[in-house]
Amino acid sequence: MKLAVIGTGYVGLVTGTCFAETGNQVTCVDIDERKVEKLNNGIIPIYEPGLDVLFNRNTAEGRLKFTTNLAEGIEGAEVIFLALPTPPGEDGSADLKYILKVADDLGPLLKQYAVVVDKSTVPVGTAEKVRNMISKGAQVDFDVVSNPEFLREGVAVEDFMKPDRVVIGTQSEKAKTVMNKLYAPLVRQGNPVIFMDERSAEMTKYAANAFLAVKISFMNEIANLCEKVGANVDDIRRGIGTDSRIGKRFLFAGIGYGGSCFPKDVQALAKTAQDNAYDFKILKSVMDVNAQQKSKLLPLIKDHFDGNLKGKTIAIWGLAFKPYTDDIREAPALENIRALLSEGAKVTVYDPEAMENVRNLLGNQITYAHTSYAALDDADALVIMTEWPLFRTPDFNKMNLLLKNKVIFDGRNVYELDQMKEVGYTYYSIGRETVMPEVHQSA
Ligand SMILES: NC(=O)c1ccc[n+]([C@@H]2O[C@H](COP(=O)([O-])OP(=O)(O)OC[C@H]3O[C@@H](n4cnc5c(N)ncnc54)[C@H](O)[C@@H]3O)[C@@H](O)[C@H]2O)c1
Ligand SMILES: O=c1ccn([C@@H]2O[C@H](COP(=O)(O)OP(=O)(O)O[C@H]3O[C@H](CO)[C@@H](O)[C@H](O)[C@H]3O)[C@@H](O)[C@H]2O)c(=O)[nH]1
Repeated sequence: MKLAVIGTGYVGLVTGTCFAETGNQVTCVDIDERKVEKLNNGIIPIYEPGLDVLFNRNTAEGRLKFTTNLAEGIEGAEVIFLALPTPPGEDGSADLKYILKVADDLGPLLKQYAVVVDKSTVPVGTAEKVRNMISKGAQVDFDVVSNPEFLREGVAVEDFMKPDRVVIGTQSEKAKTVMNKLYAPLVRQGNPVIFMDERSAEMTKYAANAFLAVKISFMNEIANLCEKVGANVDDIRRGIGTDSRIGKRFLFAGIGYGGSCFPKDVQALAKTAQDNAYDFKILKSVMDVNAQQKSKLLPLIKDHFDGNLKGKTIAIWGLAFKPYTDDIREAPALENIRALLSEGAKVTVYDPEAMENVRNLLGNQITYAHTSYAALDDADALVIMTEWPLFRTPDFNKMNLLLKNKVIFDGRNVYELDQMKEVGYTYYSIGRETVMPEVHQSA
């Protein structure tokens, strides 16, 4: 099939590349000229494991193309995906200006029947708005379908190629046939394509993200209580996760969720509730808990240094909002770095992928180390913000030679408590006892 994907951000690029991989002819359109130029030169602007292999194959074999020209991009396309940003507006609702602008531009450009697909995360009622906008200029028949995307950054290719499910909101039989044909190669593993009306499909996306955010915030609250009663949140996670009704995933306590989706989508769903005079109490709590959780480590760090961080050097491992991505949108690390700086601390950071993005944001306010160990040189403490695998099994002897004090504040529970006792570190983590080195009495 011939497809167009409008927007080459995370979702657009993965959607375009994966559909090219299943044999479709895909043209991706973006207004960002520099991005399109890079893509045309084989440079992928995001870090996503496995994407390069598919991207290189499909561009080389001519199935994946990029342009800044919308008319050229959609020429002959049977399906047009809108993978455009929906950032939070001032009142927390999803800002639809990018989507509606492209819908407005599309109308007069349609030359034959096409299925226009909302792939972006959009509030209930958006498909209707997009339809109305396109109708103003369109001379041909078209359908608008809601097909929310559930991929996770870092495992996006895997999630897209082997989706747990595909949700398609439409009541048009013609559009259903087109979408079924398109997704057939991806869902042959037995995972379903679930058809529903477009409003329910739009709501499904928000319900999924909000539910996962509830799960994380619930575990963060259990962790906070564990600290007070002397229990271990990781044991609780194992203890409840084995119950198939609860499930093992998304139960990891930490310094809060970040990223480009959970914070904005929970906020947008809360706004939808508010606009419809519904008091969605759980969502408000989830946002409160997450805000509180993100700033959980700072008081511990301050207390450890007797309330004064002036002149102290804090090393930070991990900047991305989670491992396997260079994305720093709403990353807890950023908020913590700013708080440490405002306390007068010096900050040295290391992340395997996200350093360049942080440098563009914070410039020379902080120091960027070339390796994880270099970040520790002469630092007073280590803070872990992202659980990159690289940080899991460090050489503690090497660390001892670099760090001024054997103290770690771990926002992601990367180490076992026994291991920390063995290496003699003061170790603060989330929802577990604080490990203090044993004091050996001389005879
Ligand atoms: N990032 C994720 O993991 C993820 C996963 C599922 C769903 N989503 C949703 O998908 C949507 C897109 O997210 P993203 O992270 O890919 O966004 P993004 O901000 O990374 O990328 C959006 C792209 O759209 C381009 N663009 C803006 N206006 C345009 C126009 N008029 N014509 C052509 N291109 C234009 C931008 O230049 C940019 O390259 C959002 O609604 C998001 O909530 C994101
Ligand atoms: O047990 C857990 C799991 C995740 N997180 C945090 O939650 C955030 C989001 O993680 P994840 O969901 O893996 O990343 P995203 O790439 O933002 O993916 C989410 O948001 C996307 C955009 O809507 C959806 O498509 C995905 O299904 C949904 O998982 C990160 O800060 C994680 O550190 C935890 O704190 N504990």
